[in-house]
Amino acid sequence: MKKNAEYMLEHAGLCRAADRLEPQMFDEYGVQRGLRDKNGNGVVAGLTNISRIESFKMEDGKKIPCEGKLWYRGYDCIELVNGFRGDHFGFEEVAYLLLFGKLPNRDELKHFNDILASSRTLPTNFTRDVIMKAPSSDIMNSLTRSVLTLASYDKNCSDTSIENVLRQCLGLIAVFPMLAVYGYHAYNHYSNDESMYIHRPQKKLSTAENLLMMLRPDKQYTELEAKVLDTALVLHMEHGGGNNSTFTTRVVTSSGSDTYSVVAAALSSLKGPKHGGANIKVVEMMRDIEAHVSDWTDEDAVRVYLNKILNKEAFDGKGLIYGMGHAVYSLSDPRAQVFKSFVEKLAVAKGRDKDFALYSMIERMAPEVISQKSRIYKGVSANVDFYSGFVYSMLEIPLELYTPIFAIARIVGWSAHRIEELINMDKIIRPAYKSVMQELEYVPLDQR
Ligand SMILES: CC(=O)SCCNC(=O)CCNC(=O)[C@H](O)C(C)(C)COP(=O)(O)OP(=O)(O)OC[C@H]1O[C@@H](n2cnc3c(N)ncnc32)[C@H](O)[C@@H]1OP(=O)(O)O
Ligand SMILES: O=C([O-])CC(=O)C(=O)O
Repeated sequence: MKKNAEYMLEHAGLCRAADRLEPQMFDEYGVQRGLRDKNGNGVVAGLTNISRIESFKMEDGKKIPCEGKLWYRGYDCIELVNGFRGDHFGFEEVAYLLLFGKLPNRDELKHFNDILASSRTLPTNFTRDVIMKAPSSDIMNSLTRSVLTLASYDKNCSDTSIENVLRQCLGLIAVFPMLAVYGYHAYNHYSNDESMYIHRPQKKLSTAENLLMMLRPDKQYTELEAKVLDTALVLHMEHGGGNNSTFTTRVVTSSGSDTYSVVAAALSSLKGPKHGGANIKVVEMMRDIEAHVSDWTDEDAVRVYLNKILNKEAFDGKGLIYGMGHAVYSLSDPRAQVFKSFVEKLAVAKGRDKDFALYSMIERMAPEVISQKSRIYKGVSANVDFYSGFVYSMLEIPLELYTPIFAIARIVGWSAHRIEELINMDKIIRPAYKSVMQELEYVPLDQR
């Protein structure tokens, strides 16, 4: 083992030497790192009718950073959330909107709910044979494995007709909460020595209610908890074609691959800590700050610690303040604003006001600390992942399920983008890499 470790250490050095590209070469060859130009704008890779993000406004011919806005199929996502709040659950209505491009009437919504309810079943023994095998705290990996295994139960797996892809997408949207929650219970049982519960979903319940019901040993939840989770799901459902997991969906779809493989690839992208995996990292980072700063109200002490995080001297050594910053948003992410609007009340009700005060302080302070270290083109603000984990913790949802909850919502956006790609593109996505390689002559093995 030690020999192996030494080998890896030495050969990682070889990788670093062989793969090093001087930073100025990107400028020299006009290559846009991260497919973003010098001002942070993404390279345009496609057209979409599914959603729109606004983070800048034109004023006197100049691009000015503005408060963020997000539309789903023409509707402001804040108006959507306000529209169903108090009346009915929104996840299913917005899923219909994103997939079919229009808001459903009552009959259409009922029919759609019935289709989802009847699709909430897994193949015989799937839970025992797949989900309970080799359980891990990484529920995103467990989900991905389940999705890929479901492919072998689908006789029409590779058919990319829209009718078939729609059937597959609705099936996955319906079973994602079961795959995630059962995956968690299996892990909690085998790794944490806890009891295991496999509660079946109930036909009359919404996605948010089913999720909480299946998660809790006693199946109990309050209306408020289900509504908060439902709002969180709606806010995570869609975010344009360029976010890392949706672009992955587009790229893999463009090669002609099947729905299960595409969704597995999207899940693998989403779990990254710079993307959806940030919601777990935020909570871990906050715990780390709380453990290392004795007085959480001392702004100077918190600032010193944030600087240590940025300098890779604290927390996970990556130099990131999780939950802050965004590739597109400038002054604000509207989803974070919605979360913030109810997080304070929830925190007071749950006796977590001290934690809330620390979150607010970091939200205020982090942009300033980050801008002292990096060149900021457009502003840094709290993103959707900043408060979501805090909200889930107040709903007593375990940390391991935070990113899977993101996936339970985002699979709707992935589905809409897969369908849009299939209908319109029919061209494999294939960007270019400028090669800076030098040609060499082969040297026979015993002459090296
Ligand atoms: C659902 C979502 O995916 S939302 C995003 C969730 N991710 C996080 O919360 C992780 C923390 N945030 C980040 O890593 C980044 O803000 C990202 C990945 C989201 C966006 O990164 P970019 O597109 O590079 O953002 P932007 O161009 O505004 O960044 C400007 C500079 O500030 C730095 N920066 C931005 N946010 C942060 C941050 N939270 N912590 C430290 N540095 C940051 C960037 O690394 C970049 O520095 P560089 O030019 O030396 O590479
Ligand atoms: O758009 C992005 O790059 C990331 C994001 O906020 C999301 O996917 O919700």
